[in-house]
Amino acid sequence: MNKKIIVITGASGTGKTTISHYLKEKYQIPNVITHTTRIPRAGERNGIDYYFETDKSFSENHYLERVEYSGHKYGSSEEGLESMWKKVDVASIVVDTAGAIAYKKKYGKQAIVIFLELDLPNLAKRLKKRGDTPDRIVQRINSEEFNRDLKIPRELQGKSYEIVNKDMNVTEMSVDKLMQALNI
Ligand SMILES: Nc1nc2c(ncn2[C@@H]2O[C@H](COP(=O)(O)OP(=O)(O)O)[C@@H](O)[C@H]2O)c(=O)[nH]1
Ligand SMILES: Nc1ncnc2c1ncn2[C@@H]1O[C@H](COP(=O)(O)OP(=O)(O)O)[C@@H](O)[C@H]1O
Repeated sequence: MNKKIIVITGASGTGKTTISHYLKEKYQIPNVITHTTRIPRAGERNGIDYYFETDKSFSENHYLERVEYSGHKYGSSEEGLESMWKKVDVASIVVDTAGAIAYKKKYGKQAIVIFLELDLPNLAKRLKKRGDTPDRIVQRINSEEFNRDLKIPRELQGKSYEIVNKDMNVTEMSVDKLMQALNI
């Protein structure tokens, strides 16, 4: 089986979306769009950044895995990935660490997990700079899920590529090295 899914995970603000865009631009690796009940941020578009759902429409889909993160629901469908794999050999997906564990369990070696990390003061600065409202930042930073995802979970230790995303150039070089090693 030559199909692969690059699973990008880490706490909010660590740069998961940024890396998924980098993979798209430099390697033409498309991102599997997931579903959420949270409100779109400025500039986010339905069907591009997420499928934005109501509680009712969210509950009508079938999910490979689904989670609650900082008070909102998120889920990814098996169909989303399977239909992508019909078109390309390598796709990416951005999920929390619970999702990353689920993908690693289901797809084994086909799932390449990138765990991004950064210290809390810098994360808070990035969320602010991104334009997240102060009350949303506080809610996020106080959530159990955010704090859990600051450190790599035991289930992913030794099974992930860990990148400290401080300097973007250094991060891009680490991603390039990984793509080379994977022959992508
Ligand atoms: N398990 C899982 N996590 C998801 C899914 N979609 C998004 N997430 C994660 O949910 C968390 C919150 O996402 P979001 O509200 O966009 O905030 P952000 O991480 O700050 O960009 C992030 O860790 C996302 O990676 C999904 O389908 N499944
Ligand atoms: N290496 C970096 N240096 C500085 N800013 C970064 C870096 N990586 C990402 N950012 C910025 O930090 C913010 C959070 O990144 P984002 O990709 O949205 O994170 P996530 O998807 O993990 O929540 C964005 O405004 C992004 O442009």
